[in-house]
Amino acid sequence: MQNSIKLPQKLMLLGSGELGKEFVIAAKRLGNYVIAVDRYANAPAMQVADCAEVISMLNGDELEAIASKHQPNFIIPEIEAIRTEKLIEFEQRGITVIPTATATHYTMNRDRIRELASNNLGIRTAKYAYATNLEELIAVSAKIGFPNVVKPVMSSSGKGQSTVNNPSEVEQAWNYAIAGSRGDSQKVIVEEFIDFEIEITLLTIKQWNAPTIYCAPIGHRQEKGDYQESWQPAIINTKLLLEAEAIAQKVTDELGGAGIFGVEFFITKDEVIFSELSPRPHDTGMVTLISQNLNEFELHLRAILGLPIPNIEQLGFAASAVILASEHSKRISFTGVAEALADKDVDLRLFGKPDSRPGRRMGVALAKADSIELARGKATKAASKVKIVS
Ligand SMILES: Nc1ncnc2c1ncn2[C@@H]1O[C@H](COP(=O)(O)OP(=O)(O)OP(=O)(O)O)[C@@H](O)[C@H]1O
Ligand SMILES: NCC(=O)N[C@@H]1O[C@H](COP(=O)([O-])[O-])[C@@H](O)[C@H]1O
Ligand SMILES: [Mg+2]
Repeated sequence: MQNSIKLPQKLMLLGSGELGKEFVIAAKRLGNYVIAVDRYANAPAMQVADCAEVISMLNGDELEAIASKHQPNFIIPEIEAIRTEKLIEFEQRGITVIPTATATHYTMNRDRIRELASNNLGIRTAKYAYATNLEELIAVSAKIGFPNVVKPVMSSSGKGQSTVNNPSEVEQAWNYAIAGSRGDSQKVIVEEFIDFEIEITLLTIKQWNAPTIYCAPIGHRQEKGDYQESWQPAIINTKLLLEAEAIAQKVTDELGGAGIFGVEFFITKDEVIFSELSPRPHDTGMVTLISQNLNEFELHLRAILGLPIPNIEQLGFAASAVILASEHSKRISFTGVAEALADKDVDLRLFGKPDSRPGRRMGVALAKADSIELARGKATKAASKVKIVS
């Protein structure tokens, strides 16, 4: 990567949800040209990009067609489910894939990144095993013990994930995982249930020509495997934080390239347990839209383009809380926005998703306050004021 890049660059974003939308806003602020791609029309990032393409990103030929048409300098994955073999080909042809084509291949499925961290790098993770049919799952669950957590190897935002308390629940977990699996995979991972004190995302910025840097840790609370609220800074013991940073550096060095990574850890009383990582901005990192001088999307962009990041300033206690849909609808409007914004130091992002389904994330409330508790309370209150109506 050259030291002084010329702008604008042509960026192709594969996945155009809420995270992509904020990334495009950051990219457009510096005048770049962005092609936003997703499986459906009018996705959030498409609404702010220069142009859009609707394709199946798991289909290599469709990826080839849009890459040939637009000739991007950078391909920037925003979701996991992409035909990563094709990205390797693009990289060989001189397009920069972020963070690298191999990294997207490793993180597309939970098993590859888990093997890399646990087997190749010797990093502490939850005990785990895999199964490709119900009989295998019954057998390996007994070895891992109960409670445990069953997840499709290919899914995100908790889709297909369940906690299994005893052997009688294994079959239901298998069916749920297969139904929630993305792509054509029939493989699940079963993990020892970790009774953590707090879980964190450590936003880790890997740069082309400068050392790896970190944001203050982000604490979060999840329900059914999906994020509900996040806050920054998360208060954890300095020794454990340094350990988490060292693990994040080790894994991201192994993956290579440049960009932001959301590295997820479970923190127990005296241990740091690596969970997984996103080679891109993280949903829990949306709190940085209010909590930092440079948010995670601006940091991703700067790292990708090799632009300097002289300082990351944490602006004090801040939180985010999600706004979820409860119904299927194709006509989305929001009420309660004025009420939500009436509080000081509160902001909202309404993503502009064209339709809803139960549990789909449609927006997020952001807040700053004098303590984490107050910031969490404020963000949650603001989120609860916003109602999705058809
Ligand atoms: N082994 C475990 N022990 C305890 N809790 C777990 C375990 N695995 C997952 N969880 C809980 O479920 C959440 C989601 O799990 P995970 O991050 O693996 O799923 P995901 O679908 O990749 O989510 P995302 O895409 O939002 O990061 C975790 O943040 C944690 O709260
Ligand atoms: N945990 C990963 C994550 O938060 N990804 C974000 O959600 C979008 C998909 O949302 P959708 O399922 O509502 O289309 C993705 O495009 C990305 O922005
Ligand atoms: Mg996760």
